[in-house]
Amino acid sequence: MADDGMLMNFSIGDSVIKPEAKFKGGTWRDRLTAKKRSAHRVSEKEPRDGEAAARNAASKNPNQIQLGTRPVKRQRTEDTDSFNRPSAPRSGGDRRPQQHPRDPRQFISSLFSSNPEARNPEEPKEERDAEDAKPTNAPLIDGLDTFTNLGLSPNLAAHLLTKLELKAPTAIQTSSITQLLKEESDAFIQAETGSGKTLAYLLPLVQRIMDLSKAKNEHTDTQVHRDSGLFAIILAPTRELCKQISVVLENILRCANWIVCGTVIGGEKKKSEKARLRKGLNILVATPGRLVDHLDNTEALDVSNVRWLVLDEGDRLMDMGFEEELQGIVKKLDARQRPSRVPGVPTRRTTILCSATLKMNVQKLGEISLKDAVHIKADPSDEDDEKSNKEEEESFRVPAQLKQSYAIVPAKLRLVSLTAYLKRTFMRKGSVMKAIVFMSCADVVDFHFELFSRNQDREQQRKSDEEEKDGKDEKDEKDEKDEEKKKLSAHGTIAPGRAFSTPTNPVLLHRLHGSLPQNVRTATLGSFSRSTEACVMICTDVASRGLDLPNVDLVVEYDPAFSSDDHTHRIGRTARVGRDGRALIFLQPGCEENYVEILKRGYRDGGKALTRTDANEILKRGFGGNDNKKKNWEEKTTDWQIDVERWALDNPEYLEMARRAFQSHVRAYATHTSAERSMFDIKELHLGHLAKSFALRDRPGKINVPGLRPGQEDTKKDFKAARNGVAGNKRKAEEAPSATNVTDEAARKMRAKMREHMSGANEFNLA
Ligand SMILES: Nc1ncnc2c1ncn2[C@@H]1O[C@H](COP(=O)(O)OP(=O)(O)OP(=O)(O)O)[C@@H](O)[C@H]1O
Repeated sequence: MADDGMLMNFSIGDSVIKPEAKFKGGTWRDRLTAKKRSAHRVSEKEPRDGEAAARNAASKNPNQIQLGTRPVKRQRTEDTDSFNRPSAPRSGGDRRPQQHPRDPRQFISSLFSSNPEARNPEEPKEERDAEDAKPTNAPLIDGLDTFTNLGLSPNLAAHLLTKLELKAPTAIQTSSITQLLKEESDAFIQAETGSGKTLAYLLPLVQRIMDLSKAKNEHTDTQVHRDSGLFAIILAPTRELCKQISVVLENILRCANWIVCGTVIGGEKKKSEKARLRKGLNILVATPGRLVDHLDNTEALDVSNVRWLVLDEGDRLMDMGFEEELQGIVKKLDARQRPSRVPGVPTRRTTILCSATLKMNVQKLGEISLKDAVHIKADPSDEDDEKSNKEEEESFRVPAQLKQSYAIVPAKLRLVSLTAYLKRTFMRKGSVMKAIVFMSCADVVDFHFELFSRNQDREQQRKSDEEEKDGKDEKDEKDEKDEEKKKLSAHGTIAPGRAFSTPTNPVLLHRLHGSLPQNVRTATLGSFSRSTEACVMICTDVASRGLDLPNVDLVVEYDPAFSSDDHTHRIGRTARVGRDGRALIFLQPGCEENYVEILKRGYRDGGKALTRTDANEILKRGFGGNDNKKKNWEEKTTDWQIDVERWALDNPEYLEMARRAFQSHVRAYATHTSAERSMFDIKELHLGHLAKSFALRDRPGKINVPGLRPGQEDTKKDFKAARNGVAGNKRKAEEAPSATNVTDEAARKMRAKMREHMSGANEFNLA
């Protein structure tokens, strides 16, 4: 895996490739002079840079016919950089990285050479009009159903209309409200992302508890009050989701303020949660871990009256390893249930399981928690569809109006392509307001956040460098920068997205991942939600499920999700409740292309609405343009790439971040679910090319990827091979088995660690 063929893809020193001319005869002085002259002539004729050489070669050989000799490539170092830019600014004394740029271990490879071709040809497209796809998760405004004629009280329906501006139910709400008001059987609610599942279970639940209040007694206006007992528990996998559900619930209960709801989700002192439980609640929103804790240790938590149990985001609850907790909760609720003193309270408990996907783990959760459950779907006709039953169990649906595309992008071009895509996206003000970019793990998010928010204004940098030389204290400058950051975000999670901002359309960058403290995550999400400016959030899967972030127009999966379920949830952050939305996923040529089949499964029509693009297309659009006619898009792209590589080299802090991000990314790559690992085969991953997309010039072997690092002997061989320009092909075959074992072991450990991480004490700290 790791280094295979890498040397073929990197520019290699002249001395390696060009046979040295032999000068015979004369004195040694004559021979030396002749040799020098000859060398001088060659260097004059030759373009100063491998990129330019490659371009020249390409223009002379437009059909790319294989020539007998290898193209002239040179190992480029800082000093031979063809673009002749002034040396990058160095603030604060010698801030060069430990590894000197002239270190032979560093290579500058050409962006546009040796990239693998896409394996699967583009399928011919039928003429279709994606724009006409009717939203499948929108409120049914044209339909006959209103909240009132579904059985909700006029009071509640009026509240929804006037205070919450909800005019009509969505399809899943129509089905579930009807069912859950009428019958007491357990239910499994399955519907697309953004179809309003939260209200689909909250509205009938609140209505049922409101109905208990109809008969007034002599002591109070209403029969139900906070001391009447806990009637419903809603479980969700993360604090963010619990808070979101709780906000929606509080909004509904403003028309029935005698019904009291509360949360126990951790993140505050247990004492305060206990006090809340002691005061009395009628509806409780909780995370499973915290509820188990209170069931075991809080006497005041009386669950004898609980008649509704909701398991929201069922698949995530299982993915996060809550199976045992949920089993325990169900058993305790069964064991502690008693007849209620409140008239009208049902004798049996209704359990409702909610999920956008129906995978094996959700079915298992159903087995644990549901008895004779009714399957509630948005489109009831689906239930009779015998043919698709088997397939559907395995699959998922995406909102029909969501326009999805995939980009086949070779590893080396990933970073530039993402940048170009976002540049293009935010070129015009107002076309896209909010975009979410999903990445594999926290380190990758942090690195890209720094990279995209870095100050690209070289002139400004140069000036500040001069000022520094003039005696400006480095600390002052740092303070200024910090001050600017602080103004935007006290937590360092919000910064200007300079890489894709334009003077007329500044873009605000956010970052979010599970390693950030809870309060920072909440503040960052809040800022992104409220923002009325164009903004991008770079995040891990921590933001993929259930979060209802308003007006997200675009979702980019820069790193494909670790499971197709996650993919569904990620793209479900856009195209919500009938709104338009776009999603783009980056796939590398090779085995990753097979993922397109999974993308297609999300559509009823087999994925006709899917479109395909590639790196060149994206780069032309993002880096093209007419501002400088002398430079074509390839040159501009290369300029940008070299610029970020220099930025990383010049800043040890960022170089370290890039290396860490690279390492973590490779480790994370090995954790794709086993069913999908053939599409994300780490053995096919070209680490040398991948390093380029982290702005690294290091050879991958030197980046110390845990579990992937070659032994000392191998390292030496690599070095020798690199210096002598001998491609490591021979070793490739020998190396493969051991690398595979090491990789598998790394993958196993990583998965174990992630599981532990997810189900451990801090259930929210998803990487
Ligand atoms: N009938 C309705 N009319 C208009 N908006 C609605 C309606 N029902 C729900 N919404 C809004 O739709 C948004 C999405 O709802 P919700 O989060 O419940 O979707 P979901 O199906 O649970 O999505 P996910 O599967 O991603 O969790 C919310 O902002 C909610 O206020």
